[in-house]
Amino acid sequence: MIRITDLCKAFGEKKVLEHLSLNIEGPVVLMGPSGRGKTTLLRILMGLEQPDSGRVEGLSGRGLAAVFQEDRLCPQLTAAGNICLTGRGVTAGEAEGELRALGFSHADLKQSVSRLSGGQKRRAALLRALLCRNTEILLLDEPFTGMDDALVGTAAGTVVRLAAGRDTLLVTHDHEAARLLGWPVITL
Ligand SMILES: Nc1ncnc2c1ncn2[C@@H]1O[C@H](COP(=O)(O)OP(=O)(O)OP(=O)(O)O)[C@@H](O)[C@H]1O
Repeated sequence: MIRITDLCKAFGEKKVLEHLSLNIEGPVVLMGPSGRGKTTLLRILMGLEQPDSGRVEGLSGRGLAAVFQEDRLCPQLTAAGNICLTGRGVTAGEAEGELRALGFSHADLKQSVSRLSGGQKRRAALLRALLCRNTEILLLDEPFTGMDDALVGTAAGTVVRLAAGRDTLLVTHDHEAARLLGWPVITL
């Protein structure tokens, strides 16, 4: 379980998180209006941002994989190359199978990531996190960006299957995606 207690974060005068307390056990969807601090919360959990006060417990020693706000892929590698770089024990065949299921053609699989579309890069970043199996925590910031409705449906199924057993916090604005995931929803 990740235990968040009395977390506060401001940027200058702007209070973004005010005394937020939250337990995350298993998978959870995080929703809320733009600017409410969803990405800021994830960045604090990722260690990319320091809170002003409050506590986060349950992260250390458990291994964490993430879809960041940005894709953060190695542009010169293929999508499968990116996935295998971080996913211990993941074979190129397995990575390519999951990519194909999310709409990658044979030609897409051979391209370096720099030549892929925004939505394809997002799918590669999502699978890279999901296939990091030696992690107990998944933090997924808007992982369905750039996908059409049909792809979101397929990707949601992939997320449910591959995130099983991990404490997972998934940020989305997409109500249909949240419905398809079927996970508890927390609204900030
Ligand atoms: N490094 C920063 N410096 C200054 N302000 C910041 C910084 N990071 C975030 N903010 C501000 O904090 C607020 C919350 O931003 P955040 O990205 O966490 O919101 P969000 O809920 O994820 O929004 P969205 O749904 O639009 O992605 C915004 O007003 C944003 O401008």
